[in-house]
Amino acid sequence: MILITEFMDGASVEKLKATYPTTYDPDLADRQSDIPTMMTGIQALIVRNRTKVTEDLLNAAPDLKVVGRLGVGLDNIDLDACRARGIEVIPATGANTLSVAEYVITNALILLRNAYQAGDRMMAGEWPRTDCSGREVFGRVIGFIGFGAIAQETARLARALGMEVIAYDPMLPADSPVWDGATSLPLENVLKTADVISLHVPLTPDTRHIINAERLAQMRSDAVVINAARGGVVNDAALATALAEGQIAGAALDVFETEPLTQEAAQIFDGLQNLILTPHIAGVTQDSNIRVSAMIADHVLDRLS
Ligand SMILES: O=C(O)[C@H](O)COP(=O)(O)O
Repeated sequence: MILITEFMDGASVEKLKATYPTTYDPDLADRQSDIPTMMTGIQALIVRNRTKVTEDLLNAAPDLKVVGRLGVGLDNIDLDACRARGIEVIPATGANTLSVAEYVITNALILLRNAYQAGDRMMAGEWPRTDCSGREVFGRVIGFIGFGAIAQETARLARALGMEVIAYDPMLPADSPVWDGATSLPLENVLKTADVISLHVPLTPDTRHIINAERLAQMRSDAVVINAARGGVVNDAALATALAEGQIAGAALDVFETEPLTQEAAQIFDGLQNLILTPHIAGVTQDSNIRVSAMIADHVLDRLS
């Protein structure tokens, strides 16, 4: 039996249903405490990022063989507990790479251009041409913190637009071919050089608040920051202060320490200019949903057979 706790493309759900009894309840992640009560007999659990696959949940799942993750971030899954029980965890590696890369490039263009949020002022009768004459990305520097597959794809698009690519990634050897067309630098040098700084690290104890007040202060005053990685990688309160005080010129945030972002938590961003907020959709497009769902359905069927 298969249990799916968050949204998945319909064709892939039907494919699973054709082979195994499958419960598809895309709102189940909002009723987390119900999930353990449903786990007896479940061999495959399919989740996105909101379902917490904890040790307690696994203890209630004696038949579980595989967890399919409709995405790539694994911080909502207790990987050690899965490993200890021989439960395989399958991420949709590669299937949403392009969605995130396009999200980052779009925000780089919008934030540097600084023109697309003029609608309210224009509706109020203003014609703010000077305020809206922003910058081109051509010839400017994009700096990646973490240079895995998603950052590398973003770099490919950035180079096509004439941007220079620099990155900090201590996990990659200096002679790795990924450095063709990108310059490897210490974190501090990326922070002080880049016009656009984009985060591409998982959330771990080492990367938590890797962008904090001290590191924001090292950035150029005309730099913009994009976080489509994980909430908590950036200290959002420090970022809001840096924006308010003009230490940096703009930011796009797709991920937050607590998701969904509550109205109360969002107050730190109230009134800030050149700030784009999106609800954790960098990796989610109609196209990537089809790819991610098909990949996980196929892997889960393969594993169960
Ligand atoms: O980890 C990911 O791939 C992204 O966060 C998207 O995941 P989601 O589809 O679960 O939102």
